[in-house]
Amino acid sequence: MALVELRDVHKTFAPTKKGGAPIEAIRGVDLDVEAGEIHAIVGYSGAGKSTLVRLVNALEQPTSGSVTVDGTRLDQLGERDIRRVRQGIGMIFQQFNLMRSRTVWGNLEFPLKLAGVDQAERQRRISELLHFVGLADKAHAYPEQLSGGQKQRVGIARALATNPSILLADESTSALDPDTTREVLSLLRKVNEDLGITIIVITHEMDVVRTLAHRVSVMEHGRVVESGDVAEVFARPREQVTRRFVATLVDEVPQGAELEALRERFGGRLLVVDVEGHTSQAEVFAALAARGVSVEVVQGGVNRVGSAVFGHVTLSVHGDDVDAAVAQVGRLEGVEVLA
Ligand SMILES: Nc1ncnc2c1ncn2[C@@H]1O[C@H](COP(=O)(O)OP(=O)(O)OP(=O)(O)O)[C@@H](O)[C@H]1O
Repeated sequence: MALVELRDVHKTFAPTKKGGAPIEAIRGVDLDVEAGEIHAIVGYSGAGKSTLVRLVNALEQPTSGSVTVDGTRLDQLGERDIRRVRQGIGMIFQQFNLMRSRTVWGNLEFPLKLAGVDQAERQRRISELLHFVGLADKAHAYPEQLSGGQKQRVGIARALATNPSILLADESTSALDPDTTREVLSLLRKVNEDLGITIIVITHEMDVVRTLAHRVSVMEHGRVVESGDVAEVFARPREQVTRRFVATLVDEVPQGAELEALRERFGGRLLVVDVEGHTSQAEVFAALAARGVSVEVVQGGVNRVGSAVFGHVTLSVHGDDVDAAVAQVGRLEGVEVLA
């Protein structure tokens, strides 16, 4: 059984306006998050990502369906048991949600006091957490004296205070610049690898998915429309919404006006070659070279997820034998003739 398991989950909110329609935020979601993985949930605003995460830590109860975390059905628990389950789930937020009137130490001490941890153990645990997130010298600083990246590291330390087995990260890097984002992502990877904590990360940034996650689920209109290994989903997105997200990393195959513009600018014949396709690129280029045609890369891009490479490049091909060359390589798998 997966660590987090959702089965046919629906969540409908009462209308926000008098006489308005009920809001179906989640419409029949099945989701498995395995122990030890980093699972990204991607979707546009309003897709239902935050509601999904609030169901996982029992801040919301499903209208129907089951939510199981570590073998416990959350939708059947009483208030006291829910509090116990929540202690096993850490959460970090886009706006950090630190207490401004308390020092870093005080922010970390708060959840430990709530959990009834005695003072000596609190001291030990807070020092350990500060070292883990690289903020041992900031124990007595107040949040406003910290940079965004440091605040998020405090947020992560606080989420880890009670030794959770799951960390939920809701747009945890959206308020950060690219360098700080990299720093926070590398800390999250350390949380996963060194502590074995399962991480569910909500994001709309595909670069976060690419560099951090093992698996990804894409949400649209309250449903999970596509789910799988990050490399798989990036290389062969099935749904339109997934293609749009992946296209934020690698240009989409040109079509319509963009294709026309390429034709006008470069002339010749246009081919698109799938970089991770079954045909090796070498075979395509060798065949084109053997026909004596000239080849120019005019659009596209290549990206990497772990050891997998994905993307595509558009080639403009010129020369006397161009039609025969294009006909020959156009038959190869992973090659599409555009013009
Ligand atoms: N407590 C609530 N009461 C009524 N409607 C709600 C409530 N919470 C969420 N919704 C609605 O449910 C839908 C899904 O919202 P949700 O916040 O889960 O989406 P999201 O994908 O996280 O979006 P964002 O990226 O903007 O946070 C939206 O239409 C939202 O307005």
